[in-house]
Amino acid sequence: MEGYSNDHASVVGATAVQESVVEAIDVVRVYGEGDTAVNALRGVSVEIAPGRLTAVMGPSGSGKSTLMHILAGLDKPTSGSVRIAGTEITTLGDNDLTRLRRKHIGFIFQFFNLLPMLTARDNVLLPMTIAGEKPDDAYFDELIARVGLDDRLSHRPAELSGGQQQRVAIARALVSRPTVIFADEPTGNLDSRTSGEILDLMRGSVDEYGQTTVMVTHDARAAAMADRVLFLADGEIVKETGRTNQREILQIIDTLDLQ
Ligand SMILES: Nc1ncnc2c1ncn2[C@@H]1O[C@H](COP(=O)(O)OP(=O)(O)OP(=O)(O)O)[C@@H](O)[C@H]1O
Repeated sequence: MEGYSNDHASVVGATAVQESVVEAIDVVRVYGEGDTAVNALRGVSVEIAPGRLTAVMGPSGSGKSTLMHILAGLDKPTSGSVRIAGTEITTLGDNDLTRLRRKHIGFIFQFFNLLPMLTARDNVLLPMTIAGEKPDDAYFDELIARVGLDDRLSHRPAELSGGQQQRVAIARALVSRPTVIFADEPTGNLDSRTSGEILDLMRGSVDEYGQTTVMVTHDARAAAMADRVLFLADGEIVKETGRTNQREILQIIDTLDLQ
């Protein structure tokens, strides 16, 4: 991805400083009101640096999906600030937010979320079709080869395995070269071997394209492939580590009682 790092670097004196591509400051999200109010996020601050794979872990109900939806501009915080590629999104109107998401954000979901009536090719191209753009042919071909879909492009999702459907979803997320991809339990619906292949693909897109990726996961094996792991509990980040192994991740989960 040529020029990628330059897009996100500012030069201070002679030193290039990598800016975060997504930044949340003191984000609070309360669902509902009064006695039934749920404090899903209680003041989360986090910066996502470019070109890295960040995993978000935590028990069910700890706020992982809420945080991801807010960082991706799919939901607004009750208070706090969120910037995507330098733009404060909490004050944007719906149209501007949609445009910003289209330009900067890619998504990968647990249940793939492909359109059943479209072929694999058309599903991959959908973000570009919606934006009225065409991908570079060479990049499209390379991407399809990379995700191993060369001989499946004319198939519809129902004719593909779960792993193949997730490959389509990965290519769809990568095709527009978004600033950041958010993946919500990308291996949650796949068997162990297929999960490994999908994780390798995601890791590869970070290493080879510099694709900034944030992944919510319950899977310590997935988190062990990340450059950084954030642990959420009860709406707060309670711990973070750099790249580490599965054993240490499981130990943190055990020690902090994050099952
Ligand atoms: N739309 C909503 N209305 C009310 N409460 C909600 C809503 N969405 C989430 N919550 C609550 O907010 C808290 C955080 O939910 P969230 O879905 O972010 O957790 P999570 O860590 O992603 O959980 P899981 O791993 O089970 O997906 C939970 O207590 C949940 O019940």
